[in-house]
Amino acid sequence: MSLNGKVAVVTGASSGIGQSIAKSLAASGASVIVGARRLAPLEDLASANEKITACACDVTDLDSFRNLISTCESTYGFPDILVNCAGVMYFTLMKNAKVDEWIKTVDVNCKGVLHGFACVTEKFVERGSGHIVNISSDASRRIFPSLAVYCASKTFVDILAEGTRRELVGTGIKITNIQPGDVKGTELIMNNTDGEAAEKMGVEIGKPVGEGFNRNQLIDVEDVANAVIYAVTAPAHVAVNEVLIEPRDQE
Ligand SMILES: NC(=O)C1=CN([C@@H]2O[C@H](COP(=O)(O)OP(=O)(O)OC[C@H]3O[C@@H](n4cnc5c(N)ncnc54)[C@H](OP(=O)(O)O)[C@@H]3O)[C@@H](O)[C@H]2O)C=CC1
Ligand SMILES: CC(=O)[C@H](N)C(=O)O
Repeated sequence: MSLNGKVAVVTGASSGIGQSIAKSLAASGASVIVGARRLAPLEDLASANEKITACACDVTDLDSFRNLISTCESTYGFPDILVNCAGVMYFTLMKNAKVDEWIKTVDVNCKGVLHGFACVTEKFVERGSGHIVNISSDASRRIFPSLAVYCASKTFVDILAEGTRRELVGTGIKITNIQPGDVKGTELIMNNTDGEAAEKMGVEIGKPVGEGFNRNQLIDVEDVANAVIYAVTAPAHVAVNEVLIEPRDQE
């Protein structure tokens, strides 16, 4: 199914998975607004693709998220699809009390997603259609040491999505949680600071996911983008509520 005529907003599109999702949505025919704090990579993405427009956005700030949605509305129309992809992940040992990193995790991964729900749900209900896609993680389903706060944040997203989905049954709205395992080459762990936690997990700080990472196998950003396309192009009567997508050889 083509997404011609559809409008999408993707947060966290200045790198990694979000960038790939934005490209795939545009390649499938959607007009796409991409948001993140760093404007330069968003503008690079937009200048290489006529169906993509950049807009700076900090998802932890509700007014900034509202501005992202109103920029979308004035450029292409109110979104049909919102992809909440912005996220942070810090390996931290609880005993090392990296409170700033815990708070950032909650702010971006939980509050940021709530802001997304706040900006689109009422309009989606009025209109009788709309699709929210959250990039959660397999960390909501398998709990990793050194990642207690991150796992909790992604569990929050899963429960929020399922609770909202059930509340909205019959309104025409779809909510999908994509739960990726390790995805190669993204910037997710570049800014980690708890060397002890990273060492325990076999992760080298300052490297993209997959480099300096003792995992057997990883999936690609395009694999996650394909899962998003699968969910948003499903027939109207089909809801893809959850997609757990991991490397084949992950235990
Ligand atoms: N890589 C992996 O193995 C996996 C990743 N995920 C999830 O995928 C999502 C994307 O991560 P990934 O692509 O790997 O990592 P990246 O670090 O490459 O991407 C994270 C994105 O989030 C954006 N972001 C961070 N904070 C904010 C903020 N306050 N406001 C707006 N945007 C923000 C960043 O942009 P900027 O800094 O410009 O604001 C960036 O575009 C995350 O939610 C992550 O939890 C899930 C499972 C596995
Ligand atoms: C906990 C993980 O390593 C997971 N792949 C993620 O990055 O979310």
